[in-house]
Amino acid sequence: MTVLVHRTPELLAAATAARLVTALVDAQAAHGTASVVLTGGRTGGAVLEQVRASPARDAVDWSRVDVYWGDERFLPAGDPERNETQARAALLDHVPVDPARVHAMAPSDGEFGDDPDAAAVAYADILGPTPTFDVCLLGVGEEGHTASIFPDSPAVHETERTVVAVRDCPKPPPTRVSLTLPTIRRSAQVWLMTTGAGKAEAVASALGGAGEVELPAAGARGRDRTLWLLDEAAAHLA
Ligand SMILES: O=C(O)[C@H](O)[C@@H](O)[C@H](O)[C@H](O)COP(=O)(O)O
Repeated sequence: MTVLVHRTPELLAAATAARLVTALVDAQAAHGTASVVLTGGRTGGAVLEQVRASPARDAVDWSRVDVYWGDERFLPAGDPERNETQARAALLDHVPVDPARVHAMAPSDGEFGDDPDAAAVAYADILGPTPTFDVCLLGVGEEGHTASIFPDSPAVHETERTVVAVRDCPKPPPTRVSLTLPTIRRSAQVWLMTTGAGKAEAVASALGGAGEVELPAAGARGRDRTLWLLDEAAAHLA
C-alpha cells in the first residue's frame, strides 16, 4: 500500500488525473485495452473533470477503454444524482469512447424496472464470473464506506455475489447497486481518493489496521497496487 498526500483537493484531482491518463496508456501498451472502474462522489468527479482538461487526455485511445462503475445510485436514467450522469458530464461525453464499452449499471426505470436486485444480477452477468480491471477508482465516506459498501452491512459480508443491491444506505439516495469487496480486489490497482478533515478519522482507521467490516475502505485492495490518494486535511490523523 502506498499513501500519497497532496497539499490541496485541487492538486489531488489534477495529479490523480495525470496518473490515470498514464495508467490507461500503460495498460493499452501492455495488453491493447484499458479498463477503469469509476466512482461517484465529489473527489471522483473532480478527477474526471481534470482528465477532460488534461493536455495529455488524448494519449489514451478512448475507443479501447472499457468503463465500469463501482457503484450506482438506483435512480431513473439521466437523473443528475446518478454516477453515470455525472461521469458523462465530467468526461465521457467529451472523449470518443465506444458506447458498447461503457458499462453503466441499470437505472430504476430501465428494463429491470424498480428492482435493484435484478439490476445487480444483470451487471454481474456483464462482468462475468472472473472480472479484472486495470484501475478501480474509489471514494471514501466519513464512516469508512467505499463504493456503496457500508460498515457492517449485508454488502460488506458478501463473499459469493460480485454485484449486490444495497438498501437503506446512510448516504442518500438510499437504494444503490454496488460491486462487492472481493470484486473490487480483482482489480490490478485500487486507488482510494479522498479529501477533507471529515475523512481523516476513517483514513487513519483504515491505514491503522481497521478491519473491513467496520471500515469497508480498508478491504479495498488491488492485486498489484493499492494507493491512498489524499489531501493534507484527510491525511492529518494518519
Ligand atoms: O455513489 C457514491 O456516493 C460514491 O460511490 C461513494 O462511495 C463516494 O465515493 C463516497 O461517499 C465519497 O464521496 P465524496 O468524494 O463526495 O466525499
